[in-house]
Amino acid sequence: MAALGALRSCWAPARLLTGSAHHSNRLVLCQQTSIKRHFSNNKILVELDEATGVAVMKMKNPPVNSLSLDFLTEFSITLEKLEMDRGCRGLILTSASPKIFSAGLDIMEMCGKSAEHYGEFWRAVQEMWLKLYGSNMVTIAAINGSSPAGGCLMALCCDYRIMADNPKYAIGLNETQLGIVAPFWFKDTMSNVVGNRVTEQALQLGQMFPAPEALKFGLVDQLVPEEKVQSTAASVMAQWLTVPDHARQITKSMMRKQTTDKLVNNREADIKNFVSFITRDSIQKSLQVYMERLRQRKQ
Ligand SMILES: CCCCCCCC/C=C\C/C=C/C(=O)SCCNC(=O)CCNC(=O)[C@H](O)C(C)(C)COP(=O)(O)OP(=O)(O)OC[C@H]1O[C@@H](n2cnc3c(N)ncnc32)[C@H](O)[C@@H]1OP(=O)(O)O
Repeated sequence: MAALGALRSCWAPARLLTGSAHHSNRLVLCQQTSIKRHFSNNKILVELDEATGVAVMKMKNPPVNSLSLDFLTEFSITLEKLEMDRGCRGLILTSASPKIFSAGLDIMEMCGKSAEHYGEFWRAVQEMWLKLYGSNMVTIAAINGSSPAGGCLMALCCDYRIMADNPKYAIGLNETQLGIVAPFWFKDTMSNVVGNRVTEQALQLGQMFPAPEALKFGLVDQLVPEEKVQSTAASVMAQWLTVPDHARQITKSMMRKQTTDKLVNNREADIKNFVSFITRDSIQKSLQVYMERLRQRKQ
């Protein structure tokens, strides 16, 4: 992946040069009709604006955008497609249904299934993280709702986070509240954003930060009124895209490579570790109790 990234980086200046001439032609056209390509499937809606090179990816997996095996597979395929598309330089990740950005990993995928299934599921979680955290595109999370655990991880993978200014929405890695443990690469991703001390405390407590607290601790970069989340993401993206791709990409890779390499070099061991952890009776029991609590809360 790193080698492919470097190759893309080397090509980026040429791509930028031809891209800008190309884009300015398009821009003229765009004043009459905006050129938007759609790559949607039943879980993910993507709209790529060819004039700006920005794709908006909306997660659509009702009721709570949980990250099931099917969803993660679609997500990684879509991201790969955009990554390979020379017309796409930026990605805005958001939810198709406000109030929930993503409820994190689908707990049902981790309950009462076979060891083989857990292995396949965990590989898909790893793949999503490697692709999103390692993306060469500018990535912005437009967090238009709550975002626990795996949902928070997705947001933390992005280069910039804009959250709806609503204290009812919360974000955080709450794994310990479920009786499970955030893996080292979840921990590293958070620590790279907010630092070791905040991460250590937040992870032990399984803390969910309401939006204003999330801003205070640097878990998100900006809070804006709910109706402005998308437009703010678009204008922040436009600023980031003024930086030449190759320089920004090499810098991003330099900052993140050590973290991604740790998983790349230990993928199989990490899967084995997950399977042996999640198949423990005590862990299965904790997850069942947590799901039951969720259902009761609803009643
Ligand atoms: C020694 C080291 C070993 C290392 C081993 C590593 C192990 C690590 C393993 C895993 C890491 C885990 C990461 C995760 O992401 S776990 C998921 C954590 N997510 C949560 O805790 C979120 C729980 N959900 C909520 O808090 C709320 O549902 C909400 C705020 C997202 C939405 O609230 P609301 O709008 O009120 O909706 P409901 O609560 O009514 O939910 C609707 C419906 O959806 C179900 N549901 C919610 N979340 C999930 C989920 N994550 N997975 C599956 N299903 C979910 C909920 O139960 C309701 O279902 P219904 O009753 O059938 O309608």
